[in-house]
Amino acid sequence: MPELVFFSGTMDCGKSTLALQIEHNRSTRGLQGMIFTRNDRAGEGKLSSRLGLVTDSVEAGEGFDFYAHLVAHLSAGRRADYVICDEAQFLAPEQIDQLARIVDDLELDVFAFGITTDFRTKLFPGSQRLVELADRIEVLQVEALCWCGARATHNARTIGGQMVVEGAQVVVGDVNQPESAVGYEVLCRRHHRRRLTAAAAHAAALSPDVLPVDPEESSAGISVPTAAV
Ligand SMILES: Nc1ncnc2c1ncn2[C@@H]1O[C@H](COP(=O)(O)OP(=O)(O)O)[C@@H](O)[C@H]1O
Ligand SMILES: Cc1cn([C@H]2C[C@H](O)[C@@H](COP(=O)(O)O)O2)c(=O)[nH]c1=O
Repeated sequence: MPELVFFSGTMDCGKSTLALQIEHNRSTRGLQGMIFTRNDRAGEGKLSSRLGLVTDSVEAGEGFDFYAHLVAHLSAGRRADYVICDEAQFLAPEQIDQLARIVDDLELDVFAFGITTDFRTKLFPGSQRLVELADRIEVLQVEALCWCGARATHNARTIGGQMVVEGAQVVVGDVNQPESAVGYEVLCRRHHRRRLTAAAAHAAALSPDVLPVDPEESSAGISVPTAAV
């Protein structure tokens, strides 16, 4: 049975890498995939991974109709055996419905990849609809880590190095970019709630009025005042 599968996780947990691996494994067996993305960091019409791999894709912008695109493609006598869609969090709910229709009516597997929640811990509308409709939700196995060593479950946005909790939901950007105006960092819930990024934790640890250190936190190699965590 064809399936709509939602591969979800934080930023930087290997979603795009997995999308490219699925594409590679299937195409080497002679299958033909249709690859979509929206707002990939590498630019329009690209699906890229931080491991350096990149492939061409169809840019699925606002108003793009996935189902109509597939029907037109197949009606023209061209082939599509499965569908991959990266950065699916950016899609509108009706576009996720179109992906589900591709599974049900065209009987193709659809593999969608995306982050579940935004920098405010709120669901992206596209991810919400995927949670509602997917046959399967897969959380990626290579866990991204918070600076404290715990599993990272949330995405933080920084502006000028400071964590923010207000602003536009969509701002394309990357992790590990301390110099850029807008950056992202993955954190555990505890440190997301306390707005404690790696830089803030280091600054607190170096502060002259440093408080006693929490032994649990310092086991991760970073000294953090107990009052701050
Ligand atoms: N230099 C590197 N060496 C090994 N692995 C790396 C390197 N850079 C990035 N990665 C891996 O790539 C992952 C990010 O992959 P990517 O597919 O771009 O993530 P996502 O699409 O989930 O944001 C990182 O979590 C890490 O495991
Ligand atoms: C948390 C969050 C992220 N984004 C953007 C930043 C990146 O361009 C993508 C995520 O890409 P990745 O391949 O999963 O790293 O989403 C955003 O626009 N708003 C947010 O709140």
